Amino acid sequence: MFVSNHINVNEKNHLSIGGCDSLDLAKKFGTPLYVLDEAVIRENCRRYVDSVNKFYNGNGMILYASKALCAGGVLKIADEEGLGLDVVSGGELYTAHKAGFPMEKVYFHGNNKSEDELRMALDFGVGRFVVDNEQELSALSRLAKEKGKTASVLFRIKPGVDAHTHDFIRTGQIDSKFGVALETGEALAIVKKAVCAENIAFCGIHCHIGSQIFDLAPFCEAASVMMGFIKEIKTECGADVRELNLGGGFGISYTEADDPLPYGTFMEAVSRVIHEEAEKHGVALPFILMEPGRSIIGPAGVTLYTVGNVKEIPGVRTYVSVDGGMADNPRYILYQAEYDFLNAGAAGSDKTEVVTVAGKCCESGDLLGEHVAIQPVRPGDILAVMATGAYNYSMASHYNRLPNPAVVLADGGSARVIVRRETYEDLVKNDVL
Ligand SMILES: Cc1ncc(COP(=O)(O)O)c(C=O)c1O
Ligand SMILES: N[C@@H](CCCC[NH3+])C(=O)O
Repeated sequence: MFVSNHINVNEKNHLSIGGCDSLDLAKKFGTPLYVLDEAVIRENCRRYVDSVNKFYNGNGMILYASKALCAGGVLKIADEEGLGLDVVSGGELYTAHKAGFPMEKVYFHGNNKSEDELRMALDFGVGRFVVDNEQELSALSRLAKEKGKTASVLFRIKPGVDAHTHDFIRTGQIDSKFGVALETGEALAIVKKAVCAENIAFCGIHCHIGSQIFDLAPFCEAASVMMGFIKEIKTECGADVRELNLGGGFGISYTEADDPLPYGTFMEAVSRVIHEEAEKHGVALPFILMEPGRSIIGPAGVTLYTVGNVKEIPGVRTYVSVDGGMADNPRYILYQAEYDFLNAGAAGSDKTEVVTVAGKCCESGDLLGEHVAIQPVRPGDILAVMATGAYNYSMASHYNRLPNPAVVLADGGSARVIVRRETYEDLVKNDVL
């Protein structure tokens, strides 16, 4: 299993993150506050890198899916740990550029890259374009020619595998906006076109079946389908597929009810499929890429809030309102995502109350959790939401003009800001009066 934020409680019975007392962090940096445990991020990166060494003899690379949390300070850690990077927009690409991320290790994804984004990526010299469709392939070929460059490409394939996860985050099935389908012949057609396209170097294929997946079977099935397609490409186009990117999607534990696969089992099973299928089809083992986001950064994050009003509605429920909500964590309103809640100042005590944690936005659905267990909480207490490292900061909005919280990195008992808290001035700076 991935290293998670085992709930560390210090001698004061306070939640401790990266050796820092969470109440001290809240006091020093204010709330809402995203706190990341640096050691957990590094440990998760290392587990992935080690298993590429173990199961693929080092013939592969792990890309950090920056959509999970894209900030220069986190990208630097990914780079230091030897990972490459998955970016999906000009903004993520620009962040990587500004953080000094090695561009040859950047994979540029996206189902609707604009020509400006493609030009920027060509200028920066990104390692690979993960091309989504024929229109993009033609545009990329033309733009690369204009710049006298060659674009190295992978194609995003819909392997036709149905992953059991929330509908909004399932991507492997034919009815998906991402990629080209295998069963219609669309995937083979685009590879054929790429092999003779100008200023294009065909390198490989990519798939990503969805996110927060707990079953092993769809990952194995996708790996098998992709290896079969590698054989088909060899037969039909005479082209060798040197790279196979299997995407991300490995599920993590948000609450006790989540039961992720043992990590080693997952890596070993997928690698077994790859090796067996390579032998069966008589094709060379491709360079393997995986692009986890949530399973690297998710468990490393905790969000701290200050409790404001507590509203008890007799016979109905108790609303505990905090100073953030859907603007810093839209995952409950989007996916009814569940989390583990703590009173950070009584973290080791029993959870004797059941409450609904509400945000401060003008929206009834602005909740962080309904009917959740927690220690008794009073106004002024610090409430912690666990495992919020992924898809919280990166999906934050300014609804009701709430400034985005700061992000701090905690390690060895000290903490530093890697994203400053927004100010009201930041919120109005682009207004034109
Ligand atoms: C193409 C692609 N790669 C990687 C990821 C990362 O997925 P996860 O954070 O679930 O590991 C995603 C998100 O679902 C994705 O769309
Ligand atoms: N944003 C989603 C996952 C989407 C992953 C990116 N394709 C989540 O919070 O779970």
